[in-house]
Amino acid sequence: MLFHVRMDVHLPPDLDPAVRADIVAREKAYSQDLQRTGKWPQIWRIVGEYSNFSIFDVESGDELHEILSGLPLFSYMTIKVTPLAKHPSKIDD
Ligand SMILES: O=C(O)CC1=CCC(=O)O1
Repeated sequence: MLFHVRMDVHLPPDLDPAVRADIVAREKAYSQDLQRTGKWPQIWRIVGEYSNFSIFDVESGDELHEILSGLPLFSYMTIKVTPLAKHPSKIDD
């Protein structure tokens, strides 16, 4: 199943810089591990925002929830998930 996910990051401005750097580094490693498995095939920065658009390719909403709730930045983000279905006008590759 494919899901479109928007993540908006809201790190507190007064967060200790070392704590911030550690969370961001762990987020990057977590994301890149999932990219290598093919479960997180797309991630794009939204221009001008501390936000991203991502595509996840997972078995279920339950699996996506497990992945998203494991993000080191999870408690600092708002997340909007949109399940995707095949469009009837899409030509076969
Ligand atoms: O910077 C972001 O958009 C948040 C994020 C998600 C995965 C990652 O590496 O950073």
